Amino acid sequence: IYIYSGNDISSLSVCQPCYVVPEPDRIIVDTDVVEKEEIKPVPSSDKWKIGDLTMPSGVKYALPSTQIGRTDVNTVTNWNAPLVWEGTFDPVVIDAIYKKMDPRIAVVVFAVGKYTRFLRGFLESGEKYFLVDFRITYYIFTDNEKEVPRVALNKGRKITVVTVPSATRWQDVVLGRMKWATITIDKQIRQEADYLFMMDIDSVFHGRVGAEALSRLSAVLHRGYYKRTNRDDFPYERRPQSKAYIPIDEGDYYYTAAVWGGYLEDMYNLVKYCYNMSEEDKKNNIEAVWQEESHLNRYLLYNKPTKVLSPEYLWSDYDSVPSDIKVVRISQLVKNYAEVRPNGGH
Ligand SMILES: CC(=O)N[C@H]1[C@@H](OP(=O)(O)OP(=O)(O)OC[C@H]2O[C@@H](n3ccc(=O)[nH]c3=O)[C@H](O)[C@@H]2O)O[C@H](CO)[C@H](O)[C@@H]1O
Ligand SMILES: [Mn+2]
Repeated sequence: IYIYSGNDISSLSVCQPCYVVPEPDRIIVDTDVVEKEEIKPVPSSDKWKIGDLTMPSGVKYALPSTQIGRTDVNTVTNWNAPLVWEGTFDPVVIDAIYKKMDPRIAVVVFAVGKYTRFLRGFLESGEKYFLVDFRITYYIFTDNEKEVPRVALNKGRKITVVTVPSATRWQDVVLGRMKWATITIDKQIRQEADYLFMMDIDSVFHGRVGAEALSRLSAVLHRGYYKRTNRDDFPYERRPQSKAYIPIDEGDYYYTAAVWGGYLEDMYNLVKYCYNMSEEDKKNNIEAVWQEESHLNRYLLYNKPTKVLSPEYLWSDYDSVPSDIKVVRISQLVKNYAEVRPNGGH
């Protein structure tokens, strides 16, 4: 155990509604933690129980049908998990069920270098549309906490800033997310959350993202490959030397790494898996073609997600919206890759 002092990992809470920023706490980081395989105790919560689909009496909502539903898209995977589209859930029902459990939700985002410019749009739109009325902590990992904007947050929601080192390669930031998130979940987030989402910061909420996105492990279909892509055209890692390798004749879907979430402990295992696998790759002088997204896709092929979210949950301002996307809930911004990244574009 040592104190990581080269680049302090500090944490501070932005108090609402007074916006007085307290002195950052110093977090002592146990860097051995990611190597250890011991099972951590899961903090018990008497309010929040897995698989508890109860709801209060007296809630008014439309009669559900066994006959009428979406017919233009598939709404179930071949392992019988929901494939979530607009029209496959009643927001009143699903929110009432999960609201009763009142889970604590951690949202992990990185804003390193010039990406701090995306924080305001993400947070302000998140307050309008993201799990409204649920308890959320935004964990903002940044190398420049002065640029974290003071955004008005709704009740039960807060921001925690975690300081991380700057980087000279964007690839190191996207992969570094796995390392710093693993360490910080171990150190702090585990005590504070029941669910965890990992998200790209260059995203804006445009529509409701609610309890229908919650499950043990929820992954989002990448908008670029969800409709008519053959297995051998998925941009999986294809070099057998990499830990992210997927053979040409295997695969279900191609998932984006820009939005994924689930139970805290399941997400912890997955984030740590992506970290460990990328470290293995580094030892072998290889970096997966789409960094952590490649490792994520390999994991999800052999450990199926319990919910698959349609590309409504991550569209892009670069693309027009096809007729099967009835609502764009989150969209990636158009950005000048060469300008915003420390080492230029792709
Ligand atoms: C839509 C989608 O599939 N997105 C994925 C795609 O990224 P994108 O091309 O959308 O990558 P990106 O530039 O948004 O980088 C991913 C995220 O890393 C953070 N960041 C990155 C660079 C930097 O200098 N500072 C910084 O803070 C920031 O939170 C950003 O949103 O490919 C990446 C890996 O190649 C990740 O798998 C992304 O999740
Ligand atoms: Mn992005």
